[in-house]
Amino acid sequence: MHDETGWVRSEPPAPVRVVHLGLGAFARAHQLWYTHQANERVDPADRWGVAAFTGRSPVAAQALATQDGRYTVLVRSADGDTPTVVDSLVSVHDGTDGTAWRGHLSRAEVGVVTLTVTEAGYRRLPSGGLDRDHPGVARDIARHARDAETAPGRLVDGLRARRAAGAGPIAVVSCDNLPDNGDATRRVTLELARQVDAGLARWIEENVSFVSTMVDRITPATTDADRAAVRTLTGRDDRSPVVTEPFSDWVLQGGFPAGRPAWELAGARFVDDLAPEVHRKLWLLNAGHSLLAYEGLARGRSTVAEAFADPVCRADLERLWSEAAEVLPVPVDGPVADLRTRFANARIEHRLDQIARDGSQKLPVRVLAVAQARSAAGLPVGRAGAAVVAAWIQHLEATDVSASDPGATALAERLPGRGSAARARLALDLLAPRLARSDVFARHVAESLAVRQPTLTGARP
Ligand SMILES: NC(=O)c1ccc[n+]([C@@H]2O[C@H](COP(=O)([O-])OP(=O)(O)OC[C@H]3O[C@@H](n4cnc5c(N)ncnc54)[C@H](O)[C@@H]3O)[C@@H](O)[C@H]2O)c1
Ligand SMILES: O=P(O)(O)OC[C@@H](O)[C@@H](O)[C@H](O)[C@H](O)CO
Repeated sequence: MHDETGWVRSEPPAPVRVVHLGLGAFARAHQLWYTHQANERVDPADRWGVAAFTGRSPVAAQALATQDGRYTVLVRSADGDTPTVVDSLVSVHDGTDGTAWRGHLSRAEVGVVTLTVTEAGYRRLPSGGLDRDHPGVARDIARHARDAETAPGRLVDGLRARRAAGAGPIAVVSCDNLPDNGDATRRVTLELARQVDAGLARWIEENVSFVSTMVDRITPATTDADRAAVRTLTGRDDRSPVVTEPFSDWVLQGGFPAGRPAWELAGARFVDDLAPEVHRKLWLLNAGHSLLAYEGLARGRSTVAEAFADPVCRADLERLWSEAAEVLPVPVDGPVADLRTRFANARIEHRLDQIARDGSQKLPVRVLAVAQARSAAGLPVGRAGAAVVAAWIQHLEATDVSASDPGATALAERLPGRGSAARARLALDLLAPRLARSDVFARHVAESLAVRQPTLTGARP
């Protein structure tokens, strides 16, 4: 067939057996890419196709629909770009299309639901201080879940349809940067289901496996320059390409009662105890990103690579990694060496303002959890982590975060005019009430803030 667009498939798409919610850049660079790679390595009859639903806006689905769900993953190393057209996405839907959502989940051949809905996607937007102590995520999710538009609300809706259709067991796989993400999803889904129908809750307990994951692949938001690069390299106008790094990792814990793609053929690992992997990734990579975001933006940097090349940010980052390493039960030398290479890749333009979003949701699990682990191990809580909290407070004072971090808006309004100690306490009350009661950690945050005070919106001296 003549293909004017460059997007016509050379063979029929795989049958839909995975449903995905949250059609962002990361899903396209990670889960859909793994499924594509796995499909390439199995008999055609064993391929798994994906039906994906957008989280909030239909735009991503509209763009991908014009390309029959196909798009380019551009793997960008320090040396060059390698394009791959991903075929695993076979249908795309507006997330508000409940009929399509329930329809897919009612099919017995659909065996897996994957989620990438951001940290905030699981949580209620707080009007006051909530307990964000790790692992308190599930409690917040539960408050949020009454709204049918939330991820847990959609899950309950889809699972109710599946139960009614007699379509059998299924696995739900959370792929967001939260510790115990499967367990958190299970608890909140069950809590909401119990409010709806006790029989449904029992059915979920018996039939749904909530898989926890560690997901890793640095994937910035796609830019016009990325689209132009794909056009130059492939000759195709791709409305939905994604640029990502060569490094990729996916570790999963949990059962798949209705089967799964052969993700291990693409490098995914299946383990019995995920916690050390998750902590290593959140406490080194993601905590490092948050540090570079708040410190780097204050120092006039725009991207991870720029902040990483800044000697002040870099020294603080190395201190942060040392604090985390002391409480990680897994080797860190190799992963930290990898991170130095990954963060230095200036061809990946990962914007600090993207990473800085929703710090109120991210810092508890990336930074405060380390201080808590250090305290539990009888170690000093650590000044490097406290400095990240101080840099975040400074960010709230220098930026309008009402859209980028709704969970911090109330805090941001209370900060002006207060001294360092009071601002540190207010921030810790929101982020980690247990640590707020640690005089030492609060004092470290206040001392770091005091050093920053003369340059509220600018660079530190
Ligand atoms: N980008 C990365 O490097 C990376 C790496 C590892 C993990 N992740 C995880 O993936 C998530 C998404 O990252 P991304 O780069 O795809 O971001 P993105 O902005 O491209 O996409 C976010 C997706 O989440 C959906 N979403 C947002 N809020 C939601 C809500 N309240 N309910 C339902 N859906 C909602 C959006 O509609 C969109 O589909 C991150 O928050 C993180 O947890 C990202
Ligand atoms: O995607 P977020 O918003 O959870 O966090 C921003 C980055 O820290 C994150 O996306 C990393 O790039 C990613 O976790 C790497 O695997």
